[in-house]
Amino acid sequence: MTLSGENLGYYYQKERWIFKDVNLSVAPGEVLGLSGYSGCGKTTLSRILAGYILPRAGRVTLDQGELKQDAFRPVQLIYQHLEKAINRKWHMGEVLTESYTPSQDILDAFEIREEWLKRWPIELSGGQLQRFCIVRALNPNTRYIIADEMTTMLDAITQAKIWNVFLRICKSRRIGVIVVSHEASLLNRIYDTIYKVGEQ
Ligand SMILES: Nc1ncnc2c1ncn2[C@@H]1O[C@H](COP(=O)(O)OP(=O)(O)OP(=O)(O)O)[C@@H](O)[C@H]1O
Repeated sequence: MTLSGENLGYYYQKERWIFKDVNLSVAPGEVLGLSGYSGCGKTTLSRILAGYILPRAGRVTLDQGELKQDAFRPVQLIYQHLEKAINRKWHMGEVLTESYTPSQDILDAFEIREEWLKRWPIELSGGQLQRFCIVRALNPNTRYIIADEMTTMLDAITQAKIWNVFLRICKSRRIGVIVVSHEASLLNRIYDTIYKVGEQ
């Protein structure tokens, strides 16, 4: 079940292309790093690959078929902006179980404490909230996860801990991962393949 982008192109203002002719693919269990200068279009490309926006040119396929966006998204997007990712009117328990009920093992792996489930989002730190977003994305039906600056707001130790657990679970479930990060040290440590946006 390969996730592919074929000849992808996008512009926000008519005919002022941010990128063109992007061809990439990610296999199950593979980690693809997306790098490139600020503003080259990494976030835009991530949103296209996750099916949130349609490309102006080219297409995204999952196992050679159109990327379907039915009730559940097989390509999940985790990003840095927690305020957009989490409903502030829900308790964390509701946020966590929005699409499935995570096992105790996975909660323990990400060190999510029972007492946090009764709290409102505003009562948790950025790092604690991001753990919920990651677990939520690890739905049993998830095939790919796009992590767009997923741990940028965290300190180095927490960042390393979260990536270790996250990648271990993705590898064991053969979830393909696309990582966007401006931190070369993180990218270099984890990617199997790298795609440089704007340099092909
Ligand atoms: N909603 C929008 N409307 C108009 N232009 C936009 C919009 N979103 C992004 N852009 C522009 O598109 C280009 C690509 O933005 P994008 O956020 O995809 O880049 P990026 O590589 O992820 O950047 P960074 O590394 O700084 O986060 C930038 O020049 C940006 O200013």
